Amino acid sequence: MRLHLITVGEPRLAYARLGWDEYEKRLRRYHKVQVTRVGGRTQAQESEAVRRAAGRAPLVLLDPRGRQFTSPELSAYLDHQGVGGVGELAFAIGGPEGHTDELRAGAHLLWGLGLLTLPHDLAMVVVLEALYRAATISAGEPYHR
Ligand SMILES: C[S@@+](CC[C@H](N)C(=O)[O-])C[C@H]1O[C@@H](n2cnc3c(N)ncnc32)[C@H](O)[C@@H]1O
Repeated sequence: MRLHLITVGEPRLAYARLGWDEYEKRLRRYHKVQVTRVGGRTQAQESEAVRRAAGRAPLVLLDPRGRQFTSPELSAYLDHQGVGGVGELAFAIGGPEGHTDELRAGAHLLWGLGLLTLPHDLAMVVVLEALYRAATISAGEPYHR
């Protein structure tokens, strides 16, 4: 499956860069991964850049108010999208103000990692690890306990 990871900005802190690189490398064993960093001076510009980067791929927006998944549920969701769906998904992590209401209204899914607001850097690492964990579940491998 093709997973397009779109982030507003880059991981800035050292731990987040290390975490991103590690889980991106692991995730590439299971999926075709594309990474796009976008920017903008305003929330509206950031969301427009996310929309353009996603193109025609169904867009999953990371949003604290979104649907929460267990890891097996996330694995099943990705399997469904990969096998029964279009075979690609775009995931977008927003900037300091999050995504605009307009972008949220047009999204395929809002995905919440929990009710806490995470810093942008940490959210990036959690998303990648969650996608990697889901991939190992789908593959029947023992990483997930
Ligand atoms: C600092 S947060 C922005 C918070 C913003 N006030 C909002 O409500 O979206 C930066 C980005 O990290 C991601 N993020 C942070 N916490 C999250 C959570 N609990 N679930 C999903 N995504 C989260 C979102 O993509 C968000 O746009």
